[in-house]
Amino acid sequence: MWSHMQPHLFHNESSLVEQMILNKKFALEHGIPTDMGYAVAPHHSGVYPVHIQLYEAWKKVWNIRITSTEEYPHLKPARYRRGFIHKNIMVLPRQTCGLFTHTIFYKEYPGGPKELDKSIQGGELFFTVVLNPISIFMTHLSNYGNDRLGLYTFVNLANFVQSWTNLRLQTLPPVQLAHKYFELFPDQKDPLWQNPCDDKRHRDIWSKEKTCDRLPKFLVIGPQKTGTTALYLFLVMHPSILSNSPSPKTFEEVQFFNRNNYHRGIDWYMDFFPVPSNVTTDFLFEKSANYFHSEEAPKRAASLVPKAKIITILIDPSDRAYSWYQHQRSHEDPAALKFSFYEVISAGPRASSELRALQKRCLVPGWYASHIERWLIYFPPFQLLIIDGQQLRTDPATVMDEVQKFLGVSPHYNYSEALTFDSHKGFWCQLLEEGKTKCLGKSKGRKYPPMDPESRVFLSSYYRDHNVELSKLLHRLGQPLPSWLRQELQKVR
Ligand SMILES: Nc1ncnc2c1ncn2[C@@H]1O[C@H](COP(=O)(O)OS(=O)(=O)O)[C@@H](OP(=O)(O)O)[C@H]1O
Repeated sequence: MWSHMQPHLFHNESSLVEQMILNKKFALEHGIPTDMGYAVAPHHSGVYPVHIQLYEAWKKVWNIRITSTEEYPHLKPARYRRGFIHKNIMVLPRQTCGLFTHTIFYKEYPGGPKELDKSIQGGELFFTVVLNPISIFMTHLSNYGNDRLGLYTFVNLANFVQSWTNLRLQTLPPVQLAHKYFELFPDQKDPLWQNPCDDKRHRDIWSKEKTCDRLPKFLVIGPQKTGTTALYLFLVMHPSILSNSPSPKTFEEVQFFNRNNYHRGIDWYMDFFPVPSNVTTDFLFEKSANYFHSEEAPKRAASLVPKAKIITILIDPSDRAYSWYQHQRSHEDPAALKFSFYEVISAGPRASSELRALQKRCLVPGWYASHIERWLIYFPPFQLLIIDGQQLRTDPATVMDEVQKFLGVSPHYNYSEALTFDSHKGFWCQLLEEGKTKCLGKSKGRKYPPMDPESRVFLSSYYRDHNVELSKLLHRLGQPLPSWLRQELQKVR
């Protein structure tokens, strides 16, 4: 669209904008239409892997709403090519038609003209149209001059398809076509980011000023209220382990894989991590306690950081639910202030939507087996560590030894010397110089009355089947059962 320059070579968005403005001026002066809403980047550069500067510049100068690429998720196999929407730009999958960048003469077609005719008459091009409800091709202008191979190919292809199939062929302008595409394939709207360095073709069009190693080596996925912040504090004490920088909104948690932050793209995510060459270690990690029960997080995480190790912490789901309810009350959640814990957990289908919503958020993360099974669809068991949260609370040094072994991090850090039990806080804390301690803030290890017996009985029964499933899963994984789970299972007998 602007000469044949590759946008990923422009780190600076404003220099990209400048170039595009020059092009636009040229187009306007020569009466070339500028309101197509559609553009193609040279060599797919900047479209996928996403170079965010291109998306922004395209929108500013050309009001681009549609583009296409052959690179998402990969060039091959062609039948797996998908579309996605990013920053309101719809990216459609493009097919290959066999006519290349330079002018091609019929007689000089690679392998001889028969190859092109074969492809049209029942070969690859024919099947591309037959197998894809929507096919998008790109040919170069030079193939409409000289031998006019562009015209030759598509006119013959359309004739052949119409003679030999019952398909009705139709064309649509780009914007309508894109809407039609995502109407047919709504599940493709959400992108699935991958590591840009895992595929050579992607790496070649990834900005040299960006790296691929500002990504976590492991994730602490939650669930909430199981001791994830304590684990976070202990991990960052390790000389070889580094966390992300804090988020202004969600503090130490980035919350990238579970919700809408994911749509900000991987540049946004990577900005939370140091460039490994500027720091002494590349053992980066992130903890976001909502990843555990998220429908999307396992798939998204496996796509971007497939080798990452995953750490989860489990406590009795009834205690977790109660701690979460107390957390909501202290954050002045109106529904949690209005209803008692028992009212929240026992609300029936006719309860108000406010109460039902709170109930769901309170109880669903405790369906441990279902959530872990979802992570295991995407990550092999040896990449997953399940920590007993009760043990983390009472004997953190032993747990941290297990964590270090699992991560394979060195040097070994002696937590029995670095942690101390703070009787005032009632929890284990970091031991500082001169016997001082650094404990977690007031919001971790809150003071609240014990759970009422009625709620305890209700939750024990509510989580019974989930706990049985968890015991089977842990057995399958060859993992010991935490003591709370053994106690709960005894109630079943
Ligand atoms: N060492 C240490 N210090 C403080 N708190 C500790 C510690 N170890 C475990 N716990 C338990 O952690 C509970 C909070 O869990 P999370 O940090 O996962 O909560 S959050 O989801 O990040 O809000 C918190 O829950 P509450 O007691 O309900 O506040 C604690 O019981």
